[in-house]
Amino acid sequence: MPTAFTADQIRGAEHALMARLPEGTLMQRAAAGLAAVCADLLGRVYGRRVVLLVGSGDNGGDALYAGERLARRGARVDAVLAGSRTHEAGLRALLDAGGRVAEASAIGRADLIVDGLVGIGAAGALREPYARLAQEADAARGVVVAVDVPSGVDASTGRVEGPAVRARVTVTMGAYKTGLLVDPGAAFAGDVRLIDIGLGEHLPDPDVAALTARDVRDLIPRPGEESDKYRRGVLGVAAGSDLFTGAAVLAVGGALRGGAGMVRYAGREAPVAQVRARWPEAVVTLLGEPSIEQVGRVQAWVLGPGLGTDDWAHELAARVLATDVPVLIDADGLTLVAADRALLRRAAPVLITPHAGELARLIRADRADIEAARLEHARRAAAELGVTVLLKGSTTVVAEDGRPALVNVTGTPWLATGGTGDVLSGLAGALLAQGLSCYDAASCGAYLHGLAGRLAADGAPLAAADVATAVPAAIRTVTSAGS
Ligand SMILES: NC(=O)C1=CN([C@@H]2O[C@H](COP(=O)(O)OP(=O)(O)OC[C@H]3O[C@@H](n4cnc5c(N)ncnc54)[C@H](O)[C@@H]3O)[C@@H](O)[C@H]2O)[C@@H](O)CC1
Ligand SMILES: [K+]
Repeated sequence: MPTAFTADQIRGAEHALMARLPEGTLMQRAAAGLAAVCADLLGRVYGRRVVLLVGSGDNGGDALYAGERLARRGARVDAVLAGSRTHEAGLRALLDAGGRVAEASAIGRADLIVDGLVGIGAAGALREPYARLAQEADAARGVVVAVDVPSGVDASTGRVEGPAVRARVTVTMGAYKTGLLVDPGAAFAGDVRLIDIGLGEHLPDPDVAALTARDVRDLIPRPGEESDKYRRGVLGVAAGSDLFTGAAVLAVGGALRGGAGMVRYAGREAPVAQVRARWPEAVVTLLGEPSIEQVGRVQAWVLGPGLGTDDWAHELAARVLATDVPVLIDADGLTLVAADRALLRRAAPVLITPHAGELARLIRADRADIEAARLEHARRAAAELGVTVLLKGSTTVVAEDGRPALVNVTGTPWLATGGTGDVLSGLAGALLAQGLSCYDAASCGAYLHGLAGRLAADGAPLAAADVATAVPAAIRTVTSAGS
């Protein structure tokens, strides 16, 4: 499982390792890896123009020593010194190899720009002249390679507070930093290459992790010889309303494709008619009163997609949440619990699947703040509400108190279209009904949903129903992943 660490965790591991090695060893390992990636991107090194953006710390040192290596191979290397100080030995090495100190105007002529402004030692938004240099690198034609993290991206969180370097490739040292996996930072990092500098055994438990196909393969339930439809897990779906019938159809579709042994759908007249017409497989109950007594036994519920937020919906939500089985709450269900948090007081597990706007209402935070710091807010919500949180968006994050946060890397921007969230709620709900914990159902659900989205889109727009249809192909892809 790919793992990532905060700046403090990396620093601690580096200190432990450095104590056992001659001074400068780690920086040379970092520079060698960085120079190799740069050479690779340049194709031919001799005669190419490389500009180093050099800050006052060791991030600049990495850039200078990599520049030295490229200069020795015949590149024309110019260093733009941005800080009040410069890594002295690194600068001397560059100058000895034929590199030069240059003005910022060199950036426009570069084939390759190395961002060594700041790394894990950065605090807050980039100060001048760093901010201006980041913008100039952005506007230039040369390929931008970030050292360790793109400057302007907070290594520990992915937060971006002002101008930041937009890298084609980020060469990161020793281990992934959390900010490289979580948006908005992840979007600035481009393709991330990891250079092994020997930190391995010194690293603590990770700050975040990302599931792989093999992790998902090992987690998803598979029917055995003894299975029947009841034992495979029965999911109840309380979704849809006279205004929003499609949400019910899509949530049931996600649930059926997600492997539930049976799906029991309960709702009002209009969505009931649609679900019956589209999914003869579902067992449908037409609700007059908002009650689930006649629905039958289920192992988990999905509550909320398209449900509405009127008194009827509130009463139905209260009935579902009064059961003793896990409940996944999405969409209108989240609006209902945001207005009446007492609904969340229950002993059985709760998984919520908000996007940033829904989470903002739930934890009384600002939507823009959540977008800028997805991980912190997902963690905060999990701790404050005592639930598992699957925060949807450009990077989907799963947070639960006491467990490492998980980020999902399978998504595609094509999934940003109406109804895909309803499919996800059905899919993750089906995994809950099959006995996965909220944490595993959320992370496997996000992984499979993202992969199904990719398979369905294949480089072109998709409709939410296509995502549900592609879920079995996504499951086949992960179950055939090698060991
Ligand atoms: N410590 C080690 O053993 C290793 C460190 N390495 C490199 O060293 C980096 C960390 O070096 P440092 O700890 O010196 O820190 P950085 O080089 O990341 O940055 C520290 C410097 O940036 C300035 N700064 C901080 N925030 C700023 C802002 N918002 N705007 C402008 N300037 C700002 C500080 O005043 C300080 O001078 C890593 O990211 C990595 O690139 C690698 O060489 C691998 C080995
Ligand atoms: K950097």
